[in-house]
Amino acid sequence: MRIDSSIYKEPKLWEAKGWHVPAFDLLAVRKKTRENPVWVHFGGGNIFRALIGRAASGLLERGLMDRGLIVTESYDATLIDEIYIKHDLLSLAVMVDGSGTIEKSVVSSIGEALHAAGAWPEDMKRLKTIFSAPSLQMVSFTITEKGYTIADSSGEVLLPIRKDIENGPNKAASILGIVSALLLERYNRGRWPIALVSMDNCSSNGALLWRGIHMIAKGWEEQGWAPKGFCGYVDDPDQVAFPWTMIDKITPRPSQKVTELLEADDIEDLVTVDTKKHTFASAFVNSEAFECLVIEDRFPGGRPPLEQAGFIMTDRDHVERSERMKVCTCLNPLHTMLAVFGCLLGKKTIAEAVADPVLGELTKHLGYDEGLPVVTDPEVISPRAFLDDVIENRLPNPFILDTPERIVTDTSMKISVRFGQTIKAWQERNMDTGRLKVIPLVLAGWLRYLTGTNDCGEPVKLSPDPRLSQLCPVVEAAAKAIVKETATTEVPNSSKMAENNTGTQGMKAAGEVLEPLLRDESIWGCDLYRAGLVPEILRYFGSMLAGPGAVYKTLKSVLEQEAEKLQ
Ligand SMILES: NC(=O)c1ccc[n+]([C@@H]2O[C@H](COP(=O)([O-])OP(=O)(O)OC[C@H]3O[C@@H](n4cnc5c(N)ncnc54)[C@H](O)[C@@H]3O)[C@@H](O)[C@H]2O)c1
Ligand SMILES: O=P(O)(O)OC[C@@H](O)[C@@H](O)[C@H](O)[C@H](O)CO
Repeated sequence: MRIDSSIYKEPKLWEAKGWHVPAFDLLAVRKKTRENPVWVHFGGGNIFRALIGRAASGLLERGLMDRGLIVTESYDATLIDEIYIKHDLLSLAVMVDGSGTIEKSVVSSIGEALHAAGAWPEDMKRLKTIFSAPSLQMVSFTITEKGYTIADSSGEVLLPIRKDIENGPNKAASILGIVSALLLERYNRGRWPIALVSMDNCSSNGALLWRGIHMIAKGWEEQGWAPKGFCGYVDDPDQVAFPWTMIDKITPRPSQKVTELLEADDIEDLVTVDTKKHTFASAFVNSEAFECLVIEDRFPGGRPPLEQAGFIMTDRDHVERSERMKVCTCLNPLHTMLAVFGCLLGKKTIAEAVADPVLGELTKHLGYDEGLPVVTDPEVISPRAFLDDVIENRLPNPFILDTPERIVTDTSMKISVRFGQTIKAWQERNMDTGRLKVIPLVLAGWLRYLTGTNDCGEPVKLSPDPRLSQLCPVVEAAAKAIVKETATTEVPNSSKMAENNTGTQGMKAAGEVLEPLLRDESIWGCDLYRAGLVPEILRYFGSMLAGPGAVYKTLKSVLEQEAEKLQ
């Protein structure tokens, strides 16, 4: 059985093997999608098909939508060619819950797949036509945190963005430049309203997307590339809205076990590509069954009936609270902790990491004792019930073969959101940040990870991260200063630390080397010195460098100290 349009010619063959083939007239939907496009998506990675594409297939099947999605890539061309076009725009979605129940369905909502880049002039022309259509209501994005970056740590606007502003819309190359150029086309053709909907794990994701598009629109207007009024269009929420969202569904890279499951169904051509841009993709996606998408209901040009897909449509305040609850406290920080220590301790999956008694307990401390106390109730979701579910069911799900390596990817882009916001919330509420133990432990653990050796002292392959070349030499120099002197595996308790907070010479030298980094708010989301966390971070970092097994020993001793406090 092949993953292509033959599925719709012989759906019974698939249904006999337990596959759900959404029942609608595929060709008619595709024709309508092309004639009167309604929804474009940027970023055709795994979450797009697992959550958005699957939900849209359901809406089409139920007759609640009559047009599908147009997927487009400005970054990773291979996805368009190898994942979408090669498979006639069809994909498979496999979801497994904690009991091992498997749900298999065909994702058939994609009506067109286009390259959004100058090297594909025909596709760009087509995209301009699509953006000129009054019928177009929304453009959504899952392009990772990196996709929204406009400046470096010193606030200097990045070269690709500067070049896009200088060279104008026809030569735009960054995703923000390309979207701005398409929006300019829409403005020139009719100024139709539209919603640009970021669905990435960034705090205030809508504001982040607006910030990038606004900067380029303003630059083009100033340089004469765009008519006066274009920036006003982008800035007018009744014309161009940037709804905020919170998105949740653990969607790992394609797993070997699922490949084998599909092979057992006689499905062919199940290769997983690791593209030049490091996207791991296959014609199938695998994920947990749980999903949640909270969306600010601001769509000036109308929208598909998203609530019918189970999405929560609400106001910005409730989205923001939901997003902070999930991304800053109750899920993603736990993920990053398990990923960092999972890599250091050689855990193959997140489920294996959280099953470790020490990591499991630390996960609970991080969630219940350090995150939950600063959550503002989102009301549309119960934070306590959400966290319970994450800890009891979702992270331990043994069927989700999610790897620490995936989650640790781009940590420098995520850490400010996943930890910085919580540290700031403790400060803003005048809570004693000295009580934070697991957060500084994770930050120190990440530095330890960046030294490039695991807890057995073997080299560890670092996952891609745009700041590795900046960070690794600094961390290495600090580690050298500590290791030169004999590091100790014993983590002194807080009272000992208070007596001796200057530490050893090696620690002092390491502190000096790391100081600019630890003050860099663009990484941590706050100044770790002002937050009072640096002594703790340095102590843990030093302790984790004391030879093989030191990372695990450090984790255990922190846990023991926390347990002692509770007695
Ligand atoms: N996978 C999940 O569990 C999950 C869950 C919730 C939210 N998300 C959000 O979705 C994002 C993507 O996840 P995924 O599973 O699709 O990852 P993926 O690795 O499968 O795909 C990444 C996508 O982002 C695009 N991209 C990467 N860097 C870019 C850049 N600089 N400019 C433009 N596009 C860029 C790629 O082309 C690709 O389409 C995550 O970073 C996260 O913000 C993912
Ligand atoms: O997708 P990222 O790279 O932002 O983060 C990795 C994971 O933590 C993330 O994908 C989670 O699986 C997801 O946020 C769960 O909803």
